[in-house]
Amino acid sequence: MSAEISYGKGNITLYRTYAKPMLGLTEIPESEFSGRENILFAVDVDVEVFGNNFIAAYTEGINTDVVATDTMKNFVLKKAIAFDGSTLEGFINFLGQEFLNTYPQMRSLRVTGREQPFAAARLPHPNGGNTNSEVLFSRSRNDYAVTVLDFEREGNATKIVAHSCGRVGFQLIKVTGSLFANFARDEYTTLPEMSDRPLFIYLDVYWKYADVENAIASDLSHYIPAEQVRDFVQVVFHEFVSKSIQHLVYEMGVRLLQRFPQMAEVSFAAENRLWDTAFVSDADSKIKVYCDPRPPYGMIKLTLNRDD
Ligand SMILES: O=c1[nH]c(=O)c2[nH]c(=O)[nH]c2[nH]1
Repeated sequence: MSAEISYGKGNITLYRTYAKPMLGLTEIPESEFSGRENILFAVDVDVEVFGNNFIAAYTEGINTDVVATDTMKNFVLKKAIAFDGSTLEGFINFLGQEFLNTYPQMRSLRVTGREQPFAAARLPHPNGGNTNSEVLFSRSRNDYAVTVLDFEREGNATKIVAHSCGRVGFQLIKVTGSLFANFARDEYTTLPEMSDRPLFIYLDVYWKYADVENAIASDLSHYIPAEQVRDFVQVVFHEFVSKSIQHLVYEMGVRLLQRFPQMAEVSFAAENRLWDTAFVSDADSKIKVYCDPRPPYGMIKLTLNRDD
């Protein structure tokens, strides 16, 4: 018999106020995003511990090498006070290093962070225009940043041995300017050719750095902010007339690798949620009513690496 084990805490939600502002990013033409005040830094953390030293907890109920998951939760919440960085990746790296430095029982570790997005309320500015509230925030149900870092010990040091960064949970609808035609047809095919379709997709985007140091360094000049990636994929979707979702994500991937030289790999998980056309106006065929499609949905995945 052989066993593979891990344990940890999931869904450690925390809301840290007045984290360090995110400054010093490299701006890109496709995005207005140039930083974040971090008045509210809200994250949902998972911690997963690996190793065979706590196998006795499973086989014999001996818990001497088990750090209680409740302790892990308290550790994360307390360390969120000490965190002096400004990015999700920086925070997850800080937690991973601190766990391994504190608990010799932990051989290796995976720490996952999901941003809990909150948008500053917009207020009328006394001098005209609008400005962000510095005290009031609204929870967003929109797409958000994610990071997964795997840590191992190397002598007395700790090392990131795998990483993934991302922006997930997009739900994007382009009402016109997408095609799906000339696909293989046989006796099972009922789908009509679509020279224009309302393309509604769910989308998750992930990337890896050539040098993970750029994800966690306090110098943010080579950091890839998930907000810039969000704006970038939206620009591509807006302007690119895709022949399929496969075609669309490939275009997004090629352009992302061009835009961010520090990005070594980009991947996509898309779902085809194309709306059904319920009714078309007699007066103007541009005016339509759509409804949600029945399940199931199409799944499209792509991972792109640089050749060099
Ligand atoms: O973009 C698409 N790709 C497909 O592979 C596919 N298959 C399908 O039925 N509709 C679509 N749309």
